[in-house]
Amino acid sequence: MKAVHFGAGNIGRGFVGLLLHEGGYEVVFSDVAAPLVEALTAADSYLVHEVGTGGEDKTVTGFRAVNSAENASAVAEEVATADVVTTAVGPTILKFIAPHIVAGLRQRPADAQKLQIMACENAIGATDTLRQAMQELAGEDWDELAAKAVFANTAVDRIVPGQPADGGIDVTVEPFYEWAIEKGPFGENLPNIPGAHFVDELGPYIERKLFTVNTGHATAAYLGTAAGLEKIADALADEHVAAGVTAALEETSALLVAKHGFSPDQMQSYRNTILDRFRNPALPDTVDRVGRQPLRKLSRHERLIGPAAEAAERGLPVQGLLAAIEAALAFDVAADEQAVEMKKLLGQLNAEAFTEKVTGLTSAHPLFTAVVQRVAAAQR
Ligand SMILES: NC(=O)c1ccc[n+]([C@@H]2O[C@H](COP(=O)([O-])OP(=O)(O)OC[C@H]3O[C@@H](n4cnc5c(N)ncnc54)[C@H](O)[C@@H]3O)[C@@H](O)[C@H]2O)c1
Ligand SMILES: O=P(O)(O)OC[C@@H](O)[C@@H](O)[C@H](O)[C@H](O)CO
Repeated sequence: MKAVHFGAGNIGRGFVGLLLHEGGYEVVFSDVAAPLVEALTAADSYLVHEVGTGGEDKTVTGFRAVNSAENASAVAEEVATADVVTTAVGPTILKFIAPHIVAGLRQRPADAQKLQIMACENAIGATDTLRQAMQELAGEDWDELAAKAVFANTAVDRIVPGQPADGGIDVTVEPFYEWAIEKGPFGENLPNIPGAHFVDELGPYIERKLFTVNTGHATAAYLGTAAGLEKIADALADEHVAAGVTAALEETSALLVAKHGFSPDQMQSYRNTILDRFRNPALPDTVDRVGRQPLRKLSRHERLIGPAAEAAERGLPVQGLLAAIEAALAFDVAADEQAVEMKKLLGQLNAEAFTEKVTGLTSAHPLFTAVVQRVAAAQR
């Protein structure tokens, strides 16, 4: 069994690659970072080092690596003969992965087992986004290509911090993980990933994950940055930041209870586990990584505006989420291209225009005015 995995970064090596390896797949990593591809090619194994309570070291073997920027034809050949394709590149990069999978499907015999495609990104419907990009690219032969593949959305959860520049290909991760995959598209032929669980309906899982783990994480990062803190664990130790995270998460939990029928007790226990994960002192995670790409994080269906908009539509409280949004608007990190772009837009656009452009909210939406006020405050 062979899996082609696009994106050999933190979560690619520290989670998806590991679980595919444990499921018995040979993993072919595909990445555009030449030194990373070379290091993976030169190695027989790497270590996933789980830090914190219950953590173990796991060894990954049986992998290869291909540079998709330099050798697109080799990537297409690997895809043509793979059982599974996964991605962990970031939601905005999926459009650059689409050509490789389309080229691979074109070479794949029509009677081969269907290629099982799963995007493992922090976004709702990431596999649908990838599929859409593939369809737009394929044009007329799309139906023929689509018949050779199955597409399943997934929700992945494991905190994998940025790794030290001189750290090689080993990865430090937290012990916790969860990988939920929608079951329906596969029929009887589920991928062999013992560490994943297959669910009938992914919607509640991905929203609970994105609107709790990632909303809480982003809130900690933005309030932590405002407090001058660098590490996520230190941000959680700050009384004001911790209170802000609790406030935002109580609001998203109320929404998830109302929308998906989780019980308040279930959500309380889910939140407690997550806060313990954020506090893991052995995990060297930073506010800069967790707050990265603030324009993506402030977009319409993402972890801040997404739940706040739905809560406002239902008349539920949103003050904690608005405080997180206000802190996100002040995320001023020179090395982060989107933070630089956000600062530029805050200087160029009036508060209404900025809100429409960045958050996708329109003036008729019940959250619009409150967000405009936060934007105006950030512009002062
Ligand atoms: N790190 C985490 O804790 C975590 C957890 C769950 C989900 N995720 C999600 O996983 C995705 C990746 O996050 P990450 O933290 O591993 O980031 P990362 O930057 O460590 O890894 C991304 C990798 O993708 C590669 N890449 C970029 N463009 C590419 C292309 N065109 N083709 C192939 N490879 C390409 C980069 O070189 C890099 O190695 C994101 O969507 C993120 O939200 C991350
Ligand atoms: O990867 P992003 O930028 O969408 O979000 C940053 C972190 O919140 C995220 O990577 C978490 O560590 C991860 O989602 C935990 O499962």
